[in-house]
Amino acid sequence: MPLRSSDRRPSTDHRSTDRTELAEAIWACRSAFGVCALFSLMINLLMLVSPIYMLQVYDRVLTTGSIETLVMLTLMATVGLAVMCALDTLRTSVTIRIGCWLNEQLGPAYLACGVRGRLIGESAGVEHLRDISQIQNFVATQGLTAFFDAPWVPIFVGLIWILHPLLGSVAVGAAVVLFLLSIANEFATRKATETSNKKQIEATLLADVTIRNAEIVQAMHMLRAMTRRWASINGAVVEGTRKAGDIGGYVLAMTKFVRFFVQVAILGVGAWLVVRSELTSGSMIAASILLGRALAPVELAISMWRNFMGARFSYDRLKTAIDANPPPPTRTLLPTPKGKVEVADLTYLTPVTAHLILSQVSCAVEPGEALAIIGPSGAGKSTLCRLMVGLAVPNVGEIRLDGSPIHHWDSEQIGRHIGFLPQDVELFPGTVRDNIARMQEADDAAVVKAAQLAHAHDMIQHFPQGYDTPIGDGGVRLSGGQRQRIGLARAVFGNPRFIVLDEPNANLDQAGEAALAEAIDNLKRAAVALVIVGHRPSTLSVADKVLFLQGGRAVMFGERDHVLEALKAKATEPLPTDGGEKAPRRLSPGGTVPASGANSNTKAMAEAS
Ligand SMILES: Nc1ncnc2c1ncn2[C@@H]1O[C@H](COP(=O)(O)OP(=O)(O)OP(=O)(O)O)[C@@H](O)[C@H]1O
Repeated sequence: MPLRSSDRRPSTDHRSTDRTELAEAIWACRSAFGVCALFSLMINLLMLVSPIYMLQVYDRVLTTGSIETLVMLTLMATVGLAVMCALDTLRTSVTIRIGCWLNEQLGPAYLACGVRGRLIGESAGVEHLRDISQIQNFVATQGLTAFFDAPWVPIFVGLIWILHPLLGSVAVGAAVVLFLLSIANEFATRKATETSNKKQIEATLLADVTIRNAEIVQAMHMLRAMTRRWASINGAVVEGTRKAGDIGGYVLAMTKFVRFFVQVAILGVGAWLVVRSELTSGSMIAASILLGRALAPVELAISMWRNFMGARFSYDRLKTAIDANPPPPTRTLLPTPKGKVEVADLTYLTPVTAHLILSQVSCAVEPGEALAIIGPSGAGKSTLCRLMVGLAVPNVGEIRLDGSPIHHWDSEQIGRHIGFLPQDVELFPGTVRDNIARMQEADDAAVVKAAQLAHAHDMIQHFPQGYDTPIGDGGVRLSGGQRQRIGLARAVFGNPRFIVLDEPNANLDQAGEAALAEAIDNLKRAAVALVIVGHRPSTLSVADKVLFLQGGRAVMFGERDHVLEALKAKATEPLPTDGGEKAPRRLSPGGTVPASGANSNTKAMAEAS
């Protein structure tokens, strides 16, 4: 079967950002880093303009009295300094661009890995986006510049040594003391900075969840308790920041003292050498200027230490998050599915706790059929839905769409052929139209068609701006039922072949339920395969097959009327005395599997049906 145009891979590889891991993103900046290194080389060479100028003025102009030489030297120095400033400006603009570029690359990569992490139960949140900003700020401000200037420290110190070994020794001593100070700073502040960074994330998450649940917090007077909790975590942040700041402040003060003292010392030693005729006064001044240049990157590195540490923590955290959730492999695109879904002997355990949720569940649904999944609370209905749409991988068994295991499908391709309405419908910030169109560019006709199919068109017409009504923060506040109907329109958008609706009528009134039943009928006529969780009469009336789950096992599966009759019969039987659930039964295709472990819940289901 030929591939539909929607099944073709997009010509621009927009998934490449998804694969750009942290190291790759940084590696991709190598040419920009190269430009920075070249600029740094030229800037540092031009830094020699001032000492050379001083050397020449003191030792040549002052001794010969040649104004011509002075004018020439001054002109050359002016040009050299102007070029140096221009290069410095260019270097700054390159580092700013590297920072912005990293942000643009890492943002999408992180969002993709955050989504993958959340699916396997990780609590990765938006705090990593702050990590990206931290890295960007470090690179864009003077952090990167200090890194490129650092190799010049020994070169400048070497030049001072050439002027006179004693002056060189003073410079080496100063560099060593400043280096030791920076190491002491690292050791003294590392623990406090680490703790502060970790607690900062905790405090941000707690503040975020408190604000998001404003109604619960306000209605049940939880604000004070939540504030107390937040304050105790934030206290650790403040304490860590204060401690690291205090230590950093002492080190910076000592650094400044060393810097000023060394500047005095080099002039003092230089003057002594001049008096002893071992050095010219020009060399003394030149050495003093060279020392300033040599120690500037060291001083900058110490003052940027906290930014560097912050960026390093952010890098490590981001690297762990991105490496832990690599993008799925690219799959060969398969032909557009018809919508034949089979669940074969599926067993599923929770990823971290290995808690058995579903055990040897089998069922199937054909195009144009609706399968209702019923069962008591906690039976595993939602988990089965999540597995069916490929949000988790079964430990044993398989889910096949048109014969191909669901995880053999390219995730982007299959997403277009699947519709999913979860139990808690969340809509995204945007307009009603954006949400129905799955936040993509789409034809008006396709959006309206989906809304009509979901029987949401008339409801949307009553919104202040119809399809263009903004929803979410700052927009119109929708009721649970309205959200559910827009969620249904989103699920049916783009003619998916397989649609899973998890309790689609949970918030619907009678009219809404009737509309839903009609929508399901329309979808069945369009040969869509449907799975619907719920045991309300309106759901069961449109179902062709029923799967009764209990304790994670498929107790019954088959034609709707067979299962419902068996359930009713079971409900009238006395309850089993052994109380335990027996091993799951193999299911007869299309037939009914009698209940083996049904208990009082069966009665409730039967009554509901
Ligand atoms: N990630 C998870 N970690 C641990 N337990 C989980 C996880 N996901 C689901 N469970 C457990 O699996 C069981 C089945 O949950 P599920 O949400 O699938 O039930 P359900 O039949 O849809 O219930 P309800 O009708 O109340 O929505 C529950 O006991 C639930 O606590």
